[in-house]
Amino acid sequence: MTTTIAPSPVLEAAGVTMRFGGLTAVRNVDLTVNSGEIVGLIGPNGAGKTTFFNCLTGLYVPTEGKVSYKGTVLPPKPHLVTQAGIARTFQNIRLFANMTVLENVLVGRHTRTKEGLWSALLRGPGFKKAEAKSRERAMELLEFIGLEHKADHLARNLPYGEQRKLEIARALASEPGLLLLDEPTAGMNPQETRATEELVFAIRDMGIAVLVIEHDMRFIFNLCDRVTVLMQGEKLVEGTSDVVQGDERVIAAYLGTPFEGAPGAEEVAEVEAAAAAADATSEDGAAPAAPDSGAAAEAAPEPEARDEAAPEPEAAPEPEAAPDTASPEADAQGKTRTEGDSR
Ligand SMILES: Nc1ncnc2c1ncn2[C@@H]1O[C@H](COP(=O)(O)OP(=O)(O)OP(=O)(O)O)[C@@H](O)[C@H]1O
Repeated sequence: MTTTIAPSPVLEAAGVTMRFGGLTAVRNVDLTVNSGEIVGLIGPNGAGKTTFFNCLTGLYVPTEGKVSYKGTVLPPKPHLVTQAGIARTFQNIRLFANMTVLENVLVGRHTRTKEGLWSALLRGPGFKKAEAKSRERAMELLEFIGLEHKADHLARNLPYGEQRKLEIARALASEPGLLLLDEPTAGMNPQETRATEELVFAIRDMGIAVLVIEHDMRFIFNLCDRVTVLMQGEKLVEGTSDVVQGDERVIAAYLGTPFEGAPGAEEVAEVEAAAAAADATSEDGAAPAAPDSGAAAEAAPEPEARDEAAPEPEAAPEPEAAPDTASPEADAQGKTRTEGDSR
């Protein structure tokens, strides 16, 4: 069920600048997310996306600019930002590995429980009632992400894709009006990525606006109502997926080739042609010709190690399901995959 409320700004970032010494990581960035919207934030490695997220969530105090949530300027303090209604997930999974799945979600509820220390220590009726309500809501969220049957499992024993989902459930437990997702599909196989896409649509349909950073262009352009592109800390372009995909500056500076051209297809075709040639040669009894090593390396990167709890990929990714193999961001997927350990 899509929300019927007329769109209004949920998040307004105005003139956000973040300097680290002499380096300006984010420069004068404006960004608005309206209710009912899914907005994408893309850009090459080091463009300033995560720094910008950190400014929105109070982890960093922006050097300049202000961030408002539903018309109120936010103090740059993470717990106050969460309390106001913004929740986030991180690029690297940050679950409590030795806590159960349910406990991880319950942790996310603490900003919404009013019971104080004494009430908790004495375990009075008020505390027990609040605790029961929290557990009920946490179980609802686990059901929503399809992990209710694993409520008692330790988080560290979940497969990688489920750990990422659990992070989202924990963020939702704070009952946000805006969810910030930092590379939610990093390290996922194509099936997990598609499931995440459905999950984000379902979250939007619950009335929660979403701002998402992702390197997977197919995911972003399928999902987002609007996309903002950062380059070297500055906003390069903003618009609908169609507008951004077709923007010459984005194509030149970031995508390299038009998205419709299925980035990576050329390299895949080259490898397939080389393999066919090698087959034909070996059928003739000659030694197989070595495929062009550059193209082969690009089209079929060595899979990097996943986190221990991660399952083996069910199937090799289909070439068309991995659109950014030819993009400069392919490395980022591999990089975050190895960073998937629960901490
Ligand atoms: N705490 C920090 N101190 C100093 N420099 C930083 C800090 N955090 C980020 N930077 C620098 O700011 C720039 C932007 O980094 P940021 O991580 O925000 O980029 P990004 O777009 O999120 O990149 P990626 O896609 O690789 O995650 C980079 O040059 C980075 O080295």
